[in-house]
Amino acid sequence: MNTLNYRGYFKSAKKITAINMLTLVLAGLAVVVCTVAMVRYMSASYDVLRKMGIEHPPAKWFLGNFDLSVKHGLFEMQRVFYNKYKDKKVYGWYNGRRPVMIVRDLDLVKDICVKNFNSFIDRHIIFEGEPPVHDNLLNLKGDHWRHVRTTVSPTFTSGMIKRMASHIERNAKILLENLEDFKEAKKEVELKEISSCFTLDVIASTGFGLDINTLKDPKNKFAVEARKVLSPNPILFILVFFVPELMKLFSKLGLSIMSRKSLEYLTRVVDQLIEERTKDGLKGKVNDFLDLLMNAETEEGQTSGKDLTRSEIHGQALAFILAGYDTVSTVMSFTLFFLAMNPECCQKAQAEVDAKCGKEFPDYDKVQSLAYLDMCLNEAMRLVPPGILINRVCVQDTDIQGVHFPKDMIVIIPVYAFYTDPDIFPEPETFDPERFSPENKSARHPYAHLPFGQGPRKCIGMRLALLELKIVMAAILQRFTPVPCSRSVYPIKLSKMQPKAQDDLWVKFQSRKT
Ligand code: HEM
Repeated sequence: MNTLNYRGYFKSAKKITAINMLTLVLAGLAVVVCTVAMVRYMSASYDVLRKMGIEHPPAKWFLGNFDLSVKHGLFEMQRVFYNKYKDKKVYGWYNGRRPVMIVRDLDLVKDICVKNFNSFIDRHIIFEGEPPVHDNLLNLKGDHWRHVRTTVSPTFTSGMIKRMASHIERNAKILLENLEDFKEAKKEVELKEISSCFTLDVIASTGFGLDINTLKDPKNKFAVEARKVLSPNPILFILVFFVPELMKLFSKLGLSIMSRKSLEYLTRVVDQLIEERTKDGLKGKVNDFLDLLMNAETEEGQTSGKDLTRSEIHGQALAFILAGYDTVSTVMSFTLFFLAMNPECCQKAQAEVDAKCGKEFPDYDKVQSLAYLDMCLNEAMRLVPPGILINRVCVQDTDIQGVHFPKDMIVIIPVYAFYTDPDIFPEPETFDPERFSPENKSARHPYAHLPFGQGPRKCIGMRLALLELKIVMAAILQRFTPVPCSRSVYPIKLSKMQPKAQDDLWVKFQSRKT
């Protein structure tokens, strides 16, 4: 019995070993095939630019030129290669395995943004996401983008923005109270922090009619969830950057680059507000962004071509947060910091505010004539642009000024390189608002400074952003003088990957004697 068992055991053991061997061989083969396929896939496009005769830094397998972004940082990298390919209209780059054309000729930039817009209608988005992320204006493509942009544009006319001004003024007054407290306590203040809180308060009220005071109550739910949405998962983000095709797999696995819970919370807020306002007969009476979106919502059961679906409304509400938060707070904090470090410019800005507003609060009408403050904002956006670059995707083969742009090519406009080119802006490191005086502006190429982009796809929130910035800056400068403090570091060292100061932006606020 035992002998038989042993025999049977050895027989089946041999069988198992044979099966294991076969499995091992097959697995090995699969690994080899996958590796070869992966290597071929990842290197497939590395000769595209060379074949087109476009010069570019040598690309590494899988990384493309990513290592150079890490080495130089996103700001410096633009300058290095813009200078290296000085005599070219266009040079190249590899985002992972995806080829990119970088345009360094300003006339070409103009044609891409305006004259040939139809060929460059789309923006390249690393993370497209599902609705509502997918449905926001920043991400939308082609005719879908046209439809939503046309429907949402009336929200941003001067008349509509004027109606939102009272929300901004109210929040600026709350900020002044907070600054008064800081001044009393002789506190050193980090400008990005207070600017972020103010901007979030303005988004909550101009966007959704919500009054939050983030400086006093940093843990309020809206602020916490909005900030989470703005901090994508870095690992998933990098994976999708290199292999965009992974996005579909992540969606199937329920993985999201943006916090799903926070997105759900924000869409729930929008739904609840719409429901409450409809029930209370407040539709069209609150003068905020959501109010205007509600007016454009397709009636239930109807499918008008002009209006917005609920998912598109969620998408635009999200765009309002995504596009309006860090941009405005960056400009506000850096402008205040540059003024603190350049007292003669600060005095000039204050003198203008005094002359135009006197002791009255700087409201919508008064800030329209603050020309020097406008110049200061432009100069701060030149030195630290919230949009480091502008990008488009070429949607059909196009030839402009002897340059061929193939379909699907990513096209980058390296705005930071223009802003720091001494041939365009002499002594580019210096903070000098006079560069934006009407005479100096008209002596320059009109596409040399594009803080809000250009053409039909330029920033839809530009007027709202400038109004917000002018009201809050004028209100601060009317009452306080920002001055350097023990923690101020100037000249600023920019963070490598984003428009942030490595040492933060510390100042003190002094009360003005007048
Ligand atoms: C100082 C603040 C701001 C700056 C510097 C800024 C800058 C920009 C830039 C450079 C673009 C890309 C333009 C292009 O591709 O040509 C853009 C697009 C956009 N911005 Fe702003 N922005 C600011 C504030 C805002 C605000 C407050 C909103 C709120 C509504 C907003 C909403 C948008 C949207 C929705 C787009 C996409 C437009 C489209 O693709 O049709 N931005 N912005």
